Amino acid sequence: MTTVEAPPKARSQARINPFAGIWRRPVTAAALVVVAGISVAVVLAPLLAPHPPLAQDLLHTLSGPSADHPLGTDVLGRDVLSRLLYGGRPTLIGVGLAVLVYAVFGMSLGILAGYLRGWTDRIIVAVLDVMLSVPAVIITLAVLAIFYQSNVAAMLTLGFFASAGLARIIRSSCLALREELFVDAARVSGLGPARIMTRHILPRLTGQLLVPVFLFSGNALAIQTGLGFLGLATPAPAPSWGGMVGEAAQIMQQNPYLLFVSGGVIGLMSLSFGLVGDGLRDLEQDRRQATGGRLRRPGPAVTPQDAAKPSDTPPVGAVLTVRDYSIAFATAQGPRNVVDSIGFSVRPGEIFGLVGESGSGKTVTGLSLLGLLPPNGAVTSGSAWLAGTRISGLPERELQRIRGSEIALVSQEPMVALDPYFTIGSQLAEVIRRTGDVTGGKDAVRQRIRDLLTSVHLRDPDDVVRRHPHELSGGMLQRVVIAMALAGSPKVLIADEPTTALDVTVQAGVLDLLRSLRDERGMAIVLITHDLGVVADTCDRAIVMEKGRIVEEGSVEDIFYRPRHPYTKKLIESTPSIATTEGRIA
Ligand SMILES: Nc1ncnc2c1ncn2[C@@H]1O[C@H](COP(=O)(O)OP(=O)(O)OP(=O)(O)O)[C@@H](O)[C@H]1O
Repeated sequence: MTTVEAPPKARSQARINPFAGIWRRPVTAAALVVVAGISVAVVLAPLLAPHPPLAQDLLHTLSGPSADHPLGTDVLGRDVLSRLLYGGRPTLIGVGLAVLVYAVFGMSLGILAGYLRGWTDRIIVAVLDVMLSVPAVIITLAVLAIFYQSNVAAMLTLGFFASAGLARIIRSSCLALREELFVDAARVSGLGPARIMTRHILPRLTGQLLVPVFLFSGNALAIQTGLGFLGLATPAPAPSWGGMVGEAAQIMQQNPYLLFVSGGVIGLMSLSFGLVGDGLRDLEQDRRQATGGRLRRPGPAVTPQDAAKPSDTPPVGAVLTVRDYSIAFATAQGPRNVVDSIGFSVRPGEIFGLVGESGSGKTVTGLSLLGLLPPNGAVTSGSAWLAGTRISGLPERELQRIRGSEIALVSQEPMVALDPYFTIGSQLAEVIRRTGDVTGGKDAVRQRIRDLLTSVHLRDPDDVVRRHPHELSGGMLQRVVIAMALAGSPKVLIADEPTTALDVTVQAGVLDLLRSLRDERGMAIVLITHDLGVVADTCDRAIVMEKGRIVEEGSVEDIFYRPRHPYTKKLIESTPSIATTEGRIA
């Protein structure tokens, strides 16, 4: 038995720190220090303020800075520094509330629209359009007319209406993110939309939240202090930054200094919020440029035609049957047929090859069987059957139920199919809970994980479960992905180029593993590959595809020894490795 050992444990780099590298940008770093410093000082006001904020000293009004009053006194002899420290509290609490509502609504609406799409998206986008069409400040003033001088009501309203802008940003990012392979993998493993959105989409988008949050904080601060200035929030004599500007403005001719101090703090804080937001955005852009930014964008969708015919009856004997099956994509040049009326049957316990050159339609055929075509693709005719159930044209909810538990997928890029944020153990546990037949608590799940990792010949499963994906080698990752696919004991495993990304010795081990799993479990495997050597070595029967059509079908012996189609002959001639596998075919 081939077993694979884990490489030495590496430091986890799974989570990207959005502040990483900020010290290389002195202005951003200084602005962050200002925001943090002023916020901490405001929180610690009872400890830092030299005087009570309302204490008057009428013998020392409008005095300049002194040892007793570091920033001087106001028109009633109140200590300016103490009032600034205490006055920051309602101001920053108001900003904090607005930001909280802004982030929660913006994130939720954006993810729901971007991930669920369809009607949910259309309704949310329409609501966002309405929210964006009315100025948030006007609505806030209207709310203050009802809840007079309520800082809380004003800032909650502001946060809610401003969240429409954030929701739009998050929606666009989510539309791209939902096309990533790890999301496909989560869907394949049978996870429902709620789980995928909270566990896989949300953590990735929180990094994008910081920039708009800082930029919005600057705006919220300006609006909050504006309301304070007008006397609409935080009733006097309680100090607030806006209120202090209002008081200072009344004696501006006589004593401009007070306006300079209160306005200066607001200006400094507001400027710092903006600088931090801009700096973090630049850092994010630098990181994207360094990694080449990897986002797939969907195109416009073609309308699927559910072409069920009355004569299309459940097949007998085969575990997977595809009949008269066509797939098309909407492209800028119009609809493009990429799979054209293909048909094949796979028996239980059989390894069935889908062979052809790049672009011949193998992958899209495999993905379509799991309902995972890109948004601009659709099955335009024919049917697919899993045992006695017609799976083409099934609604998403039904597909979710069968993915992972009836039919599973192993893709060629295991690293992308796994979520880098979570350990192997937690990802396996999630799949097991969703698709596995494990009854019992954590111990039963832990045991099932151990069994699955052992069944894919991974040595030391207890170590593997603690690792993040980037800490494992390609061969180990592919075994982990296979273990995940096995969690629901599927009847059919679709393995799309499972060895392409691996080096030759590791490839042989993974193919051995697939054969032994088929023997042990009696599971059917559809092996998608461009490599005839792999087919010769692993498959029982195969079809050869060229430009979306089947040109040859038969047992592996027939295909290699008695090829009929010139394309098959050309493929065999261009695969030198076949010479070395002929012995096995015979
Ligand atoms: N989203 C898409 N929009 C338009 N055309 C697409 C899309 N996805 C795939 N295609 C096209 O469908 C055809 C079949 O692609 P498919 O990925 O199935 O090929 P393949 O035989 O698996 O080859 P490879 O091994 O290179 O992936 C290709 O011509 C490809 O360009």
